Amino acid sequence: MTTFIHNIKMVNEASELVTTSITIEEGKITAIGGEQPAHAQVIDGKGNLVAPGFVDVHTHLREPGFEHKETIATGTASAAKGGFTTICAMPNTKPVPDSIENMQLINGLIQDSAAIRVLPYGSLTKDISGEVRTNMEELKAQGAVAFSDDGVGIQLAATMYEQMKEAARIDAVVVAHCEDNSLIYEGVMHEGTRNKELGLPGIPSICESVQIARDVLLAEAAGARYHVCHVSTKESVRAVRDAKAAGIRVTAEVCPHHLLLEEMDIPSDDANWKMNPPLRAADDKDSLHAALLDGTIDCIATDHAPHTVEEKCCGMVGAPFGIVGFETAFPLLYTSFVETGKWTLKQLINWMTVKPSQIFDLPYGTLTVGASADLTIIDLNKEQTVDAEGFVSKGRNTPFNGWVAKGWPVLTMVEGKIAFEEVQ
Ligand SMILES: NC(=O)N[C@@H](CC(=O)O)C(=O)O
Ligand SMILES: [Zn+2]
Repeated sequence: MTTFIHNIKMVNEASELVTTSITIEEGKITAIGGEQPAHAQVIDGKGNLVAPGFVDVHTHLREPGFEHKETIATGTASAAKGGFTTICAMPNTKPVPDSIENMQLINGLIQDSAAIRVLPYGSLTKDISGEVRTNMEELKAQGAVAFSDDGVGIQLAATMYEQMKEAARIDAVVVAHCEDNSLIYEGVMHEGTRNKELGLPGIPSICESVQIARDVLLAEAAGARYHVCHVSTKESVRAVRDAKAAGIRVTAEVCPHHLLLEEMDIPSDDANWKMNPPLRAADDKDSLHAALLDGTIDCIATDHAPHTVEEKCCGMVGAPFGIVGFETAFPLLYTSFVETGKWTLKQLINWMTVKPSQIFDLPYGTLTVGASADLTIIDLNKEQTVDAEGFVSKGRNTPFNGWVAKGWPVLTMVEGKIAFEEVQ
């Protein structure tokens, strides 16, 4: 089958919008700017933006094990609605993808119900308990995109070092949630000003940064490729920046909420504002912006982390960490930072497509002839209020409810097949 999308605008290197067309055959882009082929299914892009489908390297789909929070079907439908076409699923499921059997089980579930491309992580340790190392070579052979114990930090340097050496040998990326358990102090939000006003226990910045500092030195010694999850503090940024300057193979991601919000924005003891790492201070947020712009931070990842309304009902203490992210990521970032002239549209798109793809050697995230037809069409003029009740995700846990934003995806395609289309 041939599909022809016309009357759409692509962003060029100078971040200008250029009207063009895209021809798709057998799931691949076969022409950009060509004539309409005979017998094509024709899609009118209505003058909207077309971008490569977004790539999210940090997501939680909850299935298997926590289907009351999200399933692969609802999570990927939510991602498609947000313009994502490839997502990497973190291993904090039940069971954990820590064996050939568990990896196969998860691959089967993905095959059965995913609306978009899902690339599962393998875990670094058995049951992400930080104790027994997994056989990463075996898991890689089963399709593990990279390795992480996301949700918890690897407490022992020796465990991390051994897995980094092995990752270097098999050319895999080690992806780290950095959190030193001896420095958490049962905190629920940033240890700063707002937690004291609300009378809530704080999580100090060093809890994250000291483990990043440790890990970049381990990565150097091991010769490993090392990617840092959800960087949130200025000290973490400095550790990554210094490591890059020293030639260490480190990359890093930042989440939309850490770019958009800070501790003082937290209105009350409301668990929809509880995530790990927490919203930090204003100068931390500023350093994350500077780090994205100077390349210290490589990409944006949502850390989509759905939980139930019941789990998030009753204040921060006792509630699980995490907020949903797929359906609001692009519009919020576009409205807050592109419309205001802080970033170019090209920068934002690159941080959500080609940059994350490069870190994991994924052949996605570009609109070029020969590439998989993974794309999203976005109405940059459409203005809409974020309404958690209307999310496709099972999760309602967002601090952005009621925000007004522009730039909503209206159609998402994976390998030339429509995965999401806005009903008119
Ligand atoms: N980010 C979160 O606050 N929560 C994530 C775990 C994680 O990404 O660390 C989750 O799985 O709920
Ligand atoms: Zn994490």
